Amino acid sequence: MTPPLAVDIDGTLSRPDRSIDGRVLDVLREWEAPVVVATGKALPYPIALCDYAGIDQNVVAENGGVAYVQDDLVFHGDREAAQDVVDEYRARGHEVGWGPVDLVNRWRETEIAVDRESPLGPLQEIAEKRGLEVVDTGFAYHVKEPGLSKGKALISVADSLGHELTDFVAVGDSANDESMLAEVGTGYAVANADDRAKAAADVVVEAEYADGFLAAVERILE
Ligand SMILES: O=C(O)COP(=O)(O)O
Ligand SMILES: [Mg+2]
Repeated sequence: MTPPLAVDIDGTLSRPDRSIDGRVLDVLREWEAPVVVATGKALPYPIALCDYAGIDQNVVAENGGVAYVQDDLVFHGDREAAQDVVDEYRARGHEVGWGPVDLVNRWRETEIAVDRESPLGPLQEIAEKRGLEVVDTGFAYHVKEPGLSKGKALISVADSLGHELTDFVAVGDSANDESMLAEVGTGYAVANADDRAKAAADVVVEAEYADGFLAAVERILE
């Protein structure tokens, strides 16, 4: 039987230039079990992805800070503490990046993402002082509460879908996928994954990015 699937977006469903590889959309649409899109992105991004892919909107967003499943929207934290970190970072003369409108953070409710062009050291120092952490996804530095993770948020999403976390397979590429890769039944890391994701995964496939996702799917369905 096809297992339920939790899947990361950036680095996993994308090509190296961050565009979604169109081949993955039909794979998700034809998946014969629940699919949960689990991402560091703010909620509108995975919601739109599910909508355009034609799949149920089962979503973990903001690295576990927000979850949406079956018309139930749950916040596992708030943005205030991350905002304080970023305000201090700015006061010290550093930039969050993303330009004046900042669509990356505009709809973020439980954490804040900082452009990787900005210095990591002071961001980490301020976050730690205030009891938060910084996770590097390879696409952004995320300032978040240490207790929040994709894996933890997936527990209640899985429950709403009538499953245990261990029923799931998951595919991901970076440190923000560590928790879900470790805690699902079988975790798959794509070849471009960072060391933390690879160490947490049960299987590291040879192919990269969306090719890696499709290779994992072949393994899962064989
Ligand atoms: O937004 C990011 O930094 C990473 O997003 P992802 O979790 O979908 O890879
Ligand atoms: Mg990713």
